[in-house]
Amino acid sequence: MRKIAMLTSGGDAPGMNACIRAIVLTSLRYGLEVYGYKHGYNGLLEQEYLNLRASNVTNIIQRGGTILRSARCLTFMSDDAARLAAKNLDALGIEALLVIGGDGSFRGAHHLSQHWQGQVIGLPGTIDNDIYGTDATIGYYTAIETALDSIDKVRDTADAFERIFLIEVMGRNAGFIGLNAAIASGADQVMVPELTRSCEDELKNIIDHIDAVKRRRGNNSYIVVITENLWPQGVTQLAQTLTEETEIECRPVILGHVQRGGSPVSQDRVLATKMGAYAVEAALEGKSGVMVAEVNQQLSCCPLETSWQTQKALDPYLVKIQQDLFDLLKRP
Ligand SMILES: Nc1ncnc2c1ncn2[C@@H]1O[C@H](COP(=O)(O)OP(=O)(O)OP(=O)(O)O)[C@@H](O)[C@H]1O
Ligand SMILES: O=P(O)(O)OC[C@H]1O[C@](O)(CO)[C@@H](O)[C@@H]1O
Repeated sequence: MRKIAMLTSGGDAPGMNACIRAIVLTSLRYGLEVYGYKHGYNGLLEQEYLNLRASNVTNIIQRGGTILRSARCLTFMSDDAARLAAKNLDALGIEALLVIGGDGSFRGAHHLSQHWQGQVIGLPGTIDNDIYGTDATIGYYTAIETALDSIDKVRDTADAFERIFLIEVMGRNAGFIGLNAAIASGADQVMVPELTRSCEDELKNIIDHIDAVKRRRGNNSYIVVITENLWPQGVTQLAQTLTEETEIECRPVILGHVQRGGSPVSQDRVLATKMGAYAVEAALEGKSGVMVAEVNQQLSCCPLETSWQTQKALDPYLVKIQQDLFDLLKRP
């Protein structure tokens, strides 16, 4: 192998730059030429790439975002687009493409592999952590820290006014950030898709819980962490309903894209560095159609399809203790 390339796709995640750096430095160590396509799959279609050298990745390990930029490229879904990408990759002489992104980006890599003879390898990079087969994804730990920092701050004003706060975190349709940020912040309630069967039941549960907690400790702040896309009418409407039902002022806070930014925490930098180096070595061994994963601190490769065919479960013990803690809060 002489030439290897990479791209970052889907939502950016803190640690993507650390991963790019590891891929570049490992590739150079093995004597490979290394390229970075820009703007996700758009770069493959438009031949927008950089020949990366060590100087391109100096001083980026601590930076959020991605120096290659990211994008959602809807046109890449078509066979024509994948054929064009294959033609462009061949024209540049690329033998392996490393895709850093979420499960959607891996579907894109799989789609490309139906039309391209080169090797494709995925590296899980998304704050949502919704990728089956790996304990954590690059960016996830930083997103929890960022959410936690905000929730702690909201708690101060919530305490001062004895208000209910509904804090919406990201996760698309997965509750990893929600549950972990709720546990770490000592939130009073958490609403995540995996544990919510019916919104009506959930609303009743929260109101009962707020009443029980109020009887036990009097007026106090009450923090609910909720995953985005969960409440059909949105958190602003839910906050209004809670204000009416409990007669306690409830305010919504949507943390939003702030969770995607910031300097990666050490766990994300280390994970990204390990995965980046491992992906290059996997490519040199001829692997293709796989995702790099880390389970119990052991790196390995699993089929790309694994990442989207099975739903990743929340840690059941974390779910249990969160529920036990809620029940304890209600007791006299
Ligand atoms: N079925 C598919 N076929 C071809 N390309 C796809 C497919 N699904 C997704 N992609 C490509 O991958 C890109 C990123 O996918 P998506 O928007 O789902 O984000 P993601 O990689 O899952 O990351 P995140 O969930 O963190 O935002 C899409 O914009 C598209 O370019
Ligand atoms: O930047 P966009 O396209 O609004 O994406 C938001 C989505 O991306 C994610 O942050 C993942 O990166 C999801 O949690 C969220 O739903």
